[in-house]
Amino acid sequence: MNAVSQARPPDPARPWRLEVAGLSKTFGPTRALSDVHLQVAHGELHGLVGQNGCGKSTLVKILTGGYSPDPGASVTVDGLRLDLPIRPLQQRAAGVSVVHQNLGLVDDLTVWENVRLGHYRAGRLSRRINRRAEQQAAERVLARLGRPLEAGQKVGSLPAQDRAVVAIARAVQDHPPGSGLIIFDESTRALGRSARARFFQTVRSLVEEGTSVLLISHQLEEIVEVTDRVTVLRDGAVIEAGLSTREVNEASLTRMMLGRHLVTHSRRESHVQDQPVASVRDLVVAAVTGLDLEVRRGEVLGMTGLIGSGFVEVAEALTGARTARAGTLSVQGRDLALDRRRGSTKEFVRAGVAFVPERRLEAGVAGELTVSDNLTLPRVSRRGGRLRIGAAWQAEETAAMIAKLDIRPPDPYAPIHTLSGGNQQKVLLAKWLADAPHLLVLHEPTQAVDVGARHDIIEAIRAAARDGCAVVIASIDPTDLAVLCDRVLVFRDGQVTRELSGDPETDAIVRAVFDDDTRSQRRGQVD
Ligand SMILES: Nc1ncnc2c1ncn2[C@@H]1O[C@H](COP(=O)(O)OP(=O)(O)OP(=O)(O)O)[C@@H](O)[C@H]1O
Repeated sequence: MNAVSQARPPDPARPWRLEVAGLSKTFGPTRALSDVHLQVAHGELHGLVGQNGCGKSTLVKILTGGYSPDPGASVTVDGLRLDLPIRPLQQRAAGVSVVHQNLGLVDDLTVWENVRLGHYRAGRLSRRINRRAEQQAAERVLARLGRPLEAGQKVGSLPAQDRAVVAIARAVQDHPPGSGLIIFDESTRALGRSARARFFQTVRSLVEEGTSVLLISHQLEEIVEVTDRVTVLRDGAVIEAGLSTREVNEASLTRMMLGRHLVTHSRRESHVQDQPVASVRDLVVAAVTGLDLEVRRGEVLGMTGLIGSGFVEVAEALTGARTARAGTLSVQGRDLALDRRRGSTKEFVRAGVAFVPERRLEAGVAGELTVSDNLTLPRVSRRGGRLRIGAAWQAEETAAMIAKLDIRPPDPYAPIHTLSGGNQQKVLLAKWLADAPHLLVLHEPTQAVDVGARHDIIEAIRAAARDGCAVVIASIDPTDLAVLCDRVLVFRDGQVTRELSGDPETDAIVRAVFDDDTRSQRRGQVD
């Protein structure tokens, strides 16, 4: 049933900033959106939440002209009805902009080039771009945001909070202060806590001027904390329209999104056994020099720190995904050199090392293949070769994983590119979780997945540890680390500055990452 809001705009003199009515979208047999209504007020931060595959990205693509909706829809901005499908110029004139996942920045370009990308003005006669004028235009918008960054520096070298400012500057540059609508589509997912707090300070000041924001996020905590109202989608339909955020909490939002209560995680049990499964000696990679570490059977070891501190590179080097300058990994007594050339990751797979990278979609998805083929790929050669496609074991394994991670649609033969981003992530995680490796290394395992899937992934990782797998998790998410890890290594400038053991809690992990005093603390101290 659709909960269609009949509300009037809070200020009767001003129409809704964005009003979507009767919006549906069908892809072949899939009805991705069904009679969606959405109203965002002037100067409002409006959250949009829903399970993976509920239609959020499809809605954004319709609002930005990527898809045409089914007939019968209307989209109005500040009382002006837009033609459908929306054309880019019309979208820009209406003041609608979007910041995509991971901020959509190009690391090799400068701050001003990123801000102005797609907005360059060529001279009328010369057809040349006036670089100085472009740089000044970027500087003006950064100054307006109260964050005058050095416009000539490369975006790749910026800390996370400044990258977020560049993305916001790009989105607001066409809006006179107090106007327009910015859609943030999972934009904050790669930001750590403090960068995220700065990001929302900037967003809030824009909203106070009158700009409107539609915030799409799987982080329900941030939806509850920062938004004014929230709309909930389930299976393509609006379940709750424009609820005041004061009336909700994470648990009630979860129930609305999933249509069920989520059982909270049981207390973590440790399954650490005595035998080391993997040990690393003298690892030299990125800023890390001469690192030794050991992961035991059944142990879940977390690695965290600020971006650039080295923990990600260590996780990648452990799996052969990144070439280290030196180092040896020993897995169940088998030695692997970590300073090899790239491209020989097969040897790591044969030794029982599995890696689930952060950029799973770029790194691991075979778009034209089905869900079942993608999911069972690592085991096909071991279990009988490609000719045995469709074998019973594949059907069984796929069905079990679809049920375990609630992959939607639950169709083993759907080409994987037709699944939503979050559901593709689930398939790629399932592919390695089903492989029972000796050493399983995961980078940001719950990124981009909904609250229900996060729960299932955490349970699946715990089950792997219970079965004796040694697990390494590289993450900037202290909550995930606290829920999962027996031990957490905190990196700073290439050094392990803290080792938290026992039952490391979220706050202790946050303090260890951000507390500058840790510089002086020696490795081996337990919080
Ligand atoms: N190009 C397409 N062809 C076929 N089906 C599609 C296509 N794009 C999306 N779908 C289907 O439409 C539904 C909505 O997908 P959408 O990507 O909008 O979900 P989402 O809410 O953004 O999910 P996520 O949180 O995982 O990104 C899903 O069932 C998906 O499989």
